Amino acid sequence: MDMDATTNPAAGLLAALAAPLKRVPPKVRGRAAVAAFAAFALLLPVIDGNAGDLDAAANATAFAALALGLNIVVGLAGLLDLGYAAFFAIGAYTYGIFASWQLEPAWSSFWQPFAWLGLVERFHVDGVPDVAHLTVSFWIMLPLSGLIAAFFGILFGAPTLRLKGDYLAIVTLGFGEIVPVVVRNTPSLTNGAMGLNGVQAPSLFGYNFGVTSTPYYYVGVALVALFIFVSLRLTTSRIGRAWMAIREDQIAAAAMGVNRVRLKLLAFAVGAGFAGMIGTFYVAKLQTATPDMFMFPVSAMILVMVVFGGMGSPYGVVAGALILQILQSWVLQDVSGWLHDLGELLDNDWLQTIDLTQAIELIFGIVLVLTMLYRRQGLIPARRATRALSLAEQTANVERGGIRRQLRVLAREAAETPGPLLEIRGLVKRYGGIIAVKEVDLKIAAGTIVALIGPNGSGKTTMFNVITGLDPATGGKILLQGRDVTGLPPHELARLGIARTFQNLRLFNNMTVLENVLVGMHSRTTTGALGAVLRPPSVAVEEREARERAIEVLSVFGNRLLPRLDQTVSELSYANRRRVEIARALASQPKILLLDEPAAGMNPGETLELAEQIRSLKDMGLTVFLIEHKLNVVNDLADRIVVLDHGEKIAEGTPAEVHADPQVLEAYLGRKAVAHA
Ligand SMILES: Nc1ncnc2c1ncn2[C@@H]1O[C@H](COP(=O)(O)OP(=O)(O)OP(=O)(O)O)[C@@H](O)[C@H]1O
Repeated sequence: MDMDATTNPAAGLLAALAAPLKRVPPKVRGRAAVAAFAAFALLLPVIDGNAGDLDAAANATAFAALALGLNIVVGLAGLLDLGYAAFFAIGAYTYGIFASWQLEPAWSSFWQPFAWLGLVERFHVDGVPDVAHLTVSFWIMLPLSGLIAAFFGILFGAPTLRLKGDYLAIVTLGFGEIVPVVVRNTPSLTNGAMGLNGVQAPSLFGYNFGVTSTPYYYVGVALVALFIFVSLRLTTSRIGRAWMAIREDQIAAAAMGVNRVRLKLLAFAVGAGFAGMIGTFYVAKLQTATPDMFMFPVSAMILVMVVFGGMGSPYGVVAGALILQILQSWVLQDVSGWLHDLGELLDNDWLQTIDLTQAIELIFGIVLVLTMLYRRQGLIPARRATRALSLAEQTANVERGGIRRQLRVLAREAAETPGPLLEIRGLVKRYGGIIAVKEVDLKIAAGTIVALIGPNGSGKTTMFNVITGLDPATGGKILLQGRDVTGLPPHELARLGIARTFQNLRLFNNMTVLENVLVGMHSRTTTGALGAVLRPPSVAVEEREARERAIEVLSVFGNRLLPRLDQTVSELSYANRRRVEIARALASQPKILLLDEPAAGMNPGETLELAEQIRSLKDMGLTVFLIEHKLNVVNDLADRIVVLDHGEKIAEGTPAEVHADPQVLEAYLGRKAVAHA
């Protein structure tokens, strides 16, 4: 850079101009950029009075708003939806049908109350019976179409809940194709392929929008601003974090208390709701709608806008949509014009026939390929690299007691309940012909550490999966404080107080340490989508308290994680990732914590430190069920050890008893080795 600046005067000037900017904190820079852009957007009709330009700008706002909606589904919740235009169509036809001459039922007294409300007009033509002409206001239909599209979002989303990746994409693609086909084939409602005619223009305080672009442009800008606001509020809330957790790892999200069904449907509903509103806006602007306007290329185009702009980044997708719209509406037209001029000059017929606007899909494809090759995170990535830590931060050591107190209270309650905290009776798990767990009985008393050991493939992880609801049991019962919890879904078990970590680390890698731990609190917090957007004081308090508790949980690991709150988990060392997983599980305030090989991949020093930390959890009264291959850790920590071999419990007792058991030695070392010993 410096070399450039010294050898190239232009680069030097640029660097000099940019230097003061660099001193401004990124947050302030971001806000200034947004304010400048908002001012530009508001003044555009004054700056550029050209009707064609304003019309294109109004269309661009529609696509930016659509991209914001799809961003909720694809960018935040990670649900690849290739049929998004279906909801755009539903919104468009909802308004179109209620505000055009499409439906003209015979007039009867049934319509009179609607006429008083101004939703219907009695229309009289000499010689024929009177008809009812629907004239529902745009301003009523705007939110209503959002709600209707959201309903369809849930309806179409429901069959896809068990699908992900390619399968989800194929099913959504199918829905995207079905909607225009249904529209085309129900002419009584939609006028079929001919399209709706005479959709009424909105009016506000007596001013009819008619066909001038400016009022539509401002409505579009307002909708984009509203959707950005809603997106930002959701992203930084309990709901947005749960969506991102589903995107990152569905299974871990469920084990942390996230109800996958409900949250996926919510994402489909919110995304569809945005599209429904924009459908209404778009059809009001065009005053017509045909099924061709909502075919697959539209869904693909919106998806390209989201990917190009930056999945999960509201400002990014708006930028992506606007740039691609500018490309489509202006740049390609201008370049085609220049090529025609050049063709005339050179007397070249071929150049004169080039129309780049016809090749828009090809150009969008090229944009997508280039984005994937050179800027996968998109123009404005959802998360930028985090700053380096200061020395003070690295050595910070916050000591707080909140979560520890809470865990102690839970532990005391658990200890006071008579009987074992967790009881397993005759547990069986079969995978086809393989019996991974065979008639295992087990009791874990509150406040103890019980270790589950056994050779590889003996069924330890399977037992954890069954206890935490990730895999259904084939037979047997699981009781938590005497209550039968067999067959409950993972999020419900997390709420009841069973938390776990995973053998192969299942963190939400593209989320920060703090966000990971906050997802752990999902079942202990209550904010819903509306609360997240409106953010009343109760939600702000819950969010603040959750953050404070997260910091308290992280303080269990001294200063290992506290200075790294805002680092994405993928940037952490392996040992720190293991710690985050334990912290995330602790954040759910469990009664029993299931740790699946927590010391795997840690060096001896780190293992020792972790063993100390697990012991401190026990000192707080927490019950721990532990799978671990490092036998020194097990001997050191466990009150009791349970040994599995080929899915069967072959021994149980104190560490000394278990180590003296010949069956255990045989399972670990083999029959011959035991005989020689
Ligand atoms: N989803 C599955 N489908 C089919 N078989 C499975 C499945 N999960 C586990 N198994 C089988 O169940 C048996 C027990 O596996 P499990 O992973 O529980 O063992 P483990 O004791 O945890 O082993 P390790 O110490 O290697 O983690 C193995 O034979 C394994 O192949």
